[in-house]
Amino acid sequence: YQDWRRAVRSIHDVPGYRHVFGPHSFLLVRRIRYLCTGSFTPWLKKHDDFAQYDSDIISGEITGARTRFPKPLDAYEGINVYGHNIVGTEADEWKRHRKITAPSFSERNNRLVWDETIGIVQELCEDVWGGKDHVVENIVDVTIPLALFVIGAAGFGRQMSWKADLNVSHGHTMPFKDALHVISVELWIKALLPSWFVEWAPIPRIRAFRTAYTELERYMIEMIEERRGSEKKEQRYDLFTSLLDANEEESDGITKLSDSEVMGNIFVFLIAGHETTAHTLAFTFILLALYQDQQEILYQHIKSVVPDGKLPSYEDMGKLTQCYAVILEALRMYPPVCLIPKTTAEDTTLHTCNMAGEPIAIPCPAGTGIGVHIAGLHYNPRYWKDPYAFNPSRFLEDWPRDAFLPFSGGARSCLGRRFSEMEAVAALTYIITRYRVEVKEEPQFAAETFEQRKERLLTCKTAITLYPAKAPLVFKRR
Ligand code: HEM
Repeated sequence: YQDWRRAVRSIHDVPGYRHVFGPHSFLLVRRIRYLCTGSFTPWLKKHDDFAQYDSDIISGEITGARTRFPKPLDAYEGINVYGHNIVGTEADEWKRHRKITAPSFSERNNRLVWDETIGIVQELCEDVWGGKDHVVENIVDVTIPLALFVIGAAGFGRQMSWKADLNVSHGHTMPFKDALHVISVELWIKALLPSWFVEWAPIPRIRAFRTAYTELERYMIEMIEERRGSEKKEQRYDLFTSLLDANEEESDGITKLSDSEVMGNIFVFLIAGHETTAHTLAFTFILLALYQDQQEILYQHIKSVVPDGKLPSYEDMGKLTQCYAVILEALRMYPPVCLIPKTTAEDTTLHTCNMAGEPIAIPCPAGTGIGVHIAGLHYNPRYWKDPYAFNPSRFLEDWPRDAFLPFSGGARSCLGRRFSEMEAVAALTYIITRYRVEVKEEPQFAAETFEQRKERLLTCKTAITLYPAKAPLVFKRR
């Protein structure tokens, strides 16, 4: 209570609304006046709250000072379900995880991501879709397995096929992809409910979570055992290899990872490494289906870089500037992570300004919860002209780096950024060369306007990350 009184006193004249529960109370999704900010509100409001209270956003100051603004670890408890890992730790423990895992995100791994992605989309287009037109009832039904197969192959050396791995693997009761999906959507169950309740509750949703939890654990143990028992000792460039090496020996004075830490990191690589990219690709396809003129620009650009009939190569990546710009614009408009939680390690003052540029000082006592408001930043008209317009070419000019934080920033920025960029550009290049993406025509929506259609397809939901609720698209063979 004393802390609360102190916090209220300290912010007495700072512009903004006052609620008892902040945006991190993620069971309270919608805003209720005086009671809760609502965890989904930062996305729904984007920059509007800042405009209303005439205040700008400070982000670089927070992401750039890791020790002054650490992660609030209690908010990350859920991510440590299988063991401590790089995402759910702080200070020296985090440094150790980062030191061990960072080198595996190498140039060689990027190349592997590219090649594996091309192979996976090629199998999708030619074998699964048979080179013919294909209707997708919900675009995430394609992008989720696609991203999962890429992280499986380039992250864990686990080859998965569109046909085989959609079924239950031998000895399991749930397919790998379903187990991972249930855990990523329902992680709050483990984080918020008491263990005895989760173990016991005869509620179907919790029962499904229990099955998924045990199944995923078994899949991960199998992956470790399979790799350890593998005869082949050739050099590998997937992420898994470095985790297992770090489990076996101490190097450069860094204490080795325990078995549970290996599991913890496998889990976060799987979660962080597939949903985010899958949803980015899904939003990209929806935007291109809506904005056919932009799709045509992209198609012509790809044709000018990749000769007819050739597969796009890793060396083409640097030349595929329009493709990269489309991905960045999708990430600006639909950042998978809309709010990044931080806290203050000591009493401090944040410095920002109003929209006229006049300074505002915000006192923050130690332990204050802070949210780096990515959606607010990405829709701030001070940095982005006409922020609601889908305009990839803004990323072909000089653009404001500090106002673009889909991957966070500073020391705790995303380790997999290049991994996901390689994957997204390779997949988009291959598919757009061969298919034109359109919105599926349905009789019940025949009379809708462009704006209504846009709203229908781009309605979002959020679990760990932001995703499109339901977007039916058609891929038409060129
Ligand atoms: C579009 C794709 C992606 C987006 C938007 C994204 C976004 C982010 C964000 C916002 C953070 C900071 C989270 C926080 O502070 O709590 C983060 C951290 C991280 N991401 Fe990503 N990510 C993406 C893809 C990936 C991929 C493909 C991988 C791995 C294969 C990955 C691995 C990580 C890891 C390991 C961290 C923790 C870094 C640290 O704390 O030192 N991410 N990512």
